[in-house]
Amino acid sequence: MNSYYIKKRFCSSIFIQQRAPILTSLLSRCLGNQSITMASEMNGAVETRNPPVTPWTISVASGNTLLRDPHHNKGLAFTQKERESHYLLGLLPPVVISQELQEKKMMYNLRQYQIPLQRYTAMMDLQERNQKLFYKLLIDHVEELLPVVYTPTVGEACQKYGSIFRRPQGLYISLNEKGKILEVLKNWPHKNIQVIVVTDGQRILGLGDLGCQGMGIPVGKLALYTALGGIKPSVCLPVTIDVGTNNQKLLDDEFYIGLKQKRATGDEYHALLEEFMVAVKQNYGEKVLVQFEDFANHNAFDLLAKYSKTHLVFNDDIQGTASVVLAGVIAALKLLSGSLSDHTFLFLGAGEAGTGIAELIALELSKQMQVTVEETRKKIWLVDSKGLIVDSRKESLQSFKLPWAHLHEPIRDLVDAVKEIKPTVLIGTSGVGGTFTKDVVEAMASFNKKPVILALSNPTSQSECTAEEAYTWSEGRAIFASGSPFDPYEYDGKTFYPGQSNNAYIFPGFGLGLVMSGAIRVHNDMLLAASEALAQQVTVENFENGLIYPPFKNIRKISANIAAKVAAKAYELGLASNLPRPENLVEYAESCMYSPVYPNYR
Ligand SMILES: NC(=O)C1=CN([C@@H]2O[C@H](COP(=O)(O)OP(=O)(O)OC[C@H]3O[C@@H](n4cnc5c(N)ncnc54)[C@H](OP(=O)(O)O)[C@@H]3O)[C@@H](O)[C@H]2O)C=CC1
Ligand SMILES: CC(=O)C(=O)O
Ligand SMILES: [Mg+2]
Repeated sequence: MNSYYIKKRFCSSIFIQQRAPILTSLLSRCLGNQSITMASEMNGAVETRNPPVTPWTISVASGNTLLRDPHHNKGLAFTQKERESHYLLGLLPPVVISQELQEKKMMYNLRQYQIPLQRYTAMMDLQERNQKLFYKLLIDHVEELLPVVYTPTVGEACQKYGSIFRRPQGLYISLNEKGKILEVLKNWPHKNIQVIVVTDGQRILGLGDLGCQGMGIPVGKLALYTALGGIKPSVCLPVTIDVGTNNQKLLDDEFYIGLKQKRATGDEYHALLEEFMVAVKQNYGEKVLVQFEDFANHNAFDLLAKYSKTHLVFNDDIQGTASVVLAGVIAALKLLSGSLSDHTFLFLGAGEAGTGIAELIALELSKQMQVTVEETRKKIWLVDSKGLIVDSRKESLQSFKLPWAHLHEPIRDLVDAVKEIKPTVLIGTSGVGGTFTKDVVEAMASFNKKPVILALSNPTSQSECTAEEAYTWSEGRAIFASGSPFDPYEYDGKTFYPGQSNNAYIFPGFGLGLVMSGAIRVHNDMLLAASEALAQQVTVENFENGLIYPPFKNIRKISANIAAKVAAKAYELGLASNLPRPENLVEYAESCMYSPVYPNYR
């Protein structure tokens, strides 16, 4: 490579982020293998084994490197001028096509796959190859592609992550990195991180402990942060903390990608998490948002309580889910008579999602009724794996269940609890499929004109009941929504449209609101504001179709509205640091959103 060539190439090409100085990189590139061969030859023998070589990094994307860089690659959409300026001539076939045609072709190809996991891997390959096209597809076809990159398919992807693993998509921090986490964070190519989604893989959807293979969840959630909430992909960081797994099947699997040991617990676990949280703040500052995702509940509640005092943290399973369900219930009031305080709630599942939702409903009720939360909790009942949570079980209950231990005789089965408590709203957060049986749904329909039935567990296999079951067993009277999507269902000549009650409605807009206002802490009032914003987006037409959530196809507008309400609350509470406050927060949110349209390269 002569100096004229190097100079010309640098002057006309696209600068990408770099760590190593340009000259070092170039020297490594120029000397690399060559110098090692010469050194070996000087010693009298040509090296026959593979000698060590220096991995070199480049500082400018052009030519083949540009085609391999997912952030800048446009594939066949590079114009002739760009091909000439950026050393692409001959590296692409002659045709130049638009991003729209690329999108059409990619959708056509995706639709040829009959197996959901094939669509998932095709989408992940696209994300690795051409990031802008990936997001353009996801934004323009959100209803079709959400089930591919998110629940339910992401669940299967995590189960098979070891087999389908191609290239790392996030940071893996295992017990091996103890004492070096700050160093590990510095290995990530992007420096200005604003949103981290982190899991330890112990409760992946309703599929249990998937260890290191839980990485599919932070990757999927952050893809939604960008597509649904407009957060720039380069400021998003997926992280998996690997402390081992108790899943014997994975430990025995030769393709498993994580540490092959039982989970670390207690001090060892908490020390690693503490090191991570300290390093995150040290490396990215006070305002980086850390979203905890799919931790087992015994850790999730502790981590949230501990780090909400010192960091900008948000637990999606506890708080995001609570906000989305409250929004659905508020919206459902338009289809039912009365106000929130006229309703009685029964949950199957008293973990993160169940108690998180229960607590936010109780908070909203207490604000509306101007009574204490202790008082409003009385309208909310929870059943766990041992039956109804009642005061006689107090001795053996985990602390997050204690506020729900009401005075009542023990009841073992859900159906008996339904008949006794007579809830108007039944919410499934058990992670166990098929638990809303025919008897349960019929009991709900026997004393409710329009029973609200929310089967929130993911993925589809774990849903407490299907849309078809909810509609047929309630004779078409249920107001139904589920965590994973179901197709519309025709019953008795009428088409029913099941809604999707999933925290994906909330966290992208919620996160955008925090980031754009420079919020330093999350506050419950922000969750209530997000619920209100989401409920307000349900249109008359949606209600006519029995929906209590707006369609996902409008999600960017919905997210902008949620972001605006959350940011407004942050300013009101004195928790926002980006001053002065923009006047029109919806417009400001929209202006902050990432666009997947290709830029023109000079
Ligand atoms: N739609 C959405 O947006 C969201 C959906 N979810 C889904 O909710 C489910 C639960 O998540 P999460 O709350 O975090 O999990 P947790 O493990 O924290 O809680 C599960 C709860 O279900 C109870 N349970 C388990 N089996 C049964 C059973 N057979 N009968 C009655 N109760 C049972 C458990 O009882 P015990 O305490 O006695 O063990 C526990 O209280 C998952 O499938 C998850 O995917 C979660 C977050 C968001
Ligand atoms: C949706 C989600 O966060 C969950 O099922 O865990
Ligand atoms: Mg989750």
